[in-house]
Amino acid sequence: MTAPILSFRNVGVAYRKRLSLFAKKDWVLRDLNFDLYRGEVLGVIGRNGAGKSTLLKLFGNIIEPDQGSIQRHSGITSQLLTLNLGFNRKLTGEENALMALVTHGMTIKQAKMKIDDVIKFAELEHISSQPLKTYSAGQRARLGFSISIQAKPDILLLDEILGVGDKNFKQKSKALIKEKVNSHQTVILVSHSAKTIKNLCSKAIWIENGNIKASGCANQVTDLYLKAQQA
Ligand SMILES: Nc1ncnc2c1ncn2[C@@H]1O[C@H](COP(=O)(O)OP(=O)(O)OP(=O)(O)O)[C@@H](O)[C@H]1O
Repeated sequence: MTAPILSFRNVGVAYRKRLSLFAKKDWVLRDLNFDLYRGEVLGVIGRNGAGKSTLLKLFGNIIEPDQGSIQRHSGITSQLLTLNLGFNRKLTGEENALMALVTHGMTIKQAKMKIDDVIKFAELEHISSQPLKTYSAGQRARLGFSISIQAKPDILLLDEILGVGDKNFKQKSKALIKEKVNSHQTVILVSHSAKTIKNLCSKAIWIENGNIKASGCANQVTDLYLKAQQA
């Protein structure tokens, strides 16, 4: 069997309750143990505040664990697909997209070649040369989605990403995510929706009060989760 690309060993995260160095820390994740293999699509399900986004931050290397260790296969990159990129409101949609693509690792030349696709997918051709401050929240989110989806990290991290835009855009973005999921891309998908996890993921973990309540086949884990919600 091939080695995992990522292993969590007794991983925990604690946050301070207040902005004081002396404030007590509370554990929001504790003793997490699991392995992630290349090509797996792992769903993370759990109630509000269970610790799902914190877990994604660990995957994305945005925070370090306060307990235990995370072993990454060397050179493994991960990226959070986000709708709230650090846009500059004074620059146009096109300029923001260009900057973001370069920040994601493309050369200027590569970014310029991609820009039309990004704007077209976001359905913003009519306003791409207007400053971002004139965009609606939905238009900004569509631009963010369209930029993020261009990146090709080893592990793609998705946080409740499938609810952007109108019905047509939602369908289009779902189809694109499905394409990624079916293309040997390793994906970690956080969602409240058991249906989304069932449809897209091979494996799942259910986080409850910072611990793994169940893990394994996505169908079984989501069924257990749904049963517990109904009880
Ligand atoms: N930076 C932070 N400082 C202090 N507490 C935090 C911080 N970020 C999250 N928390 C707390 O940690 C717990 C887990 O939060 P997290 O956002 O990971 O949960 P979640 O499962 O993603 O929630 P949701 O489904 O509502 O998005 C919550 O109680 C939250 O209030």
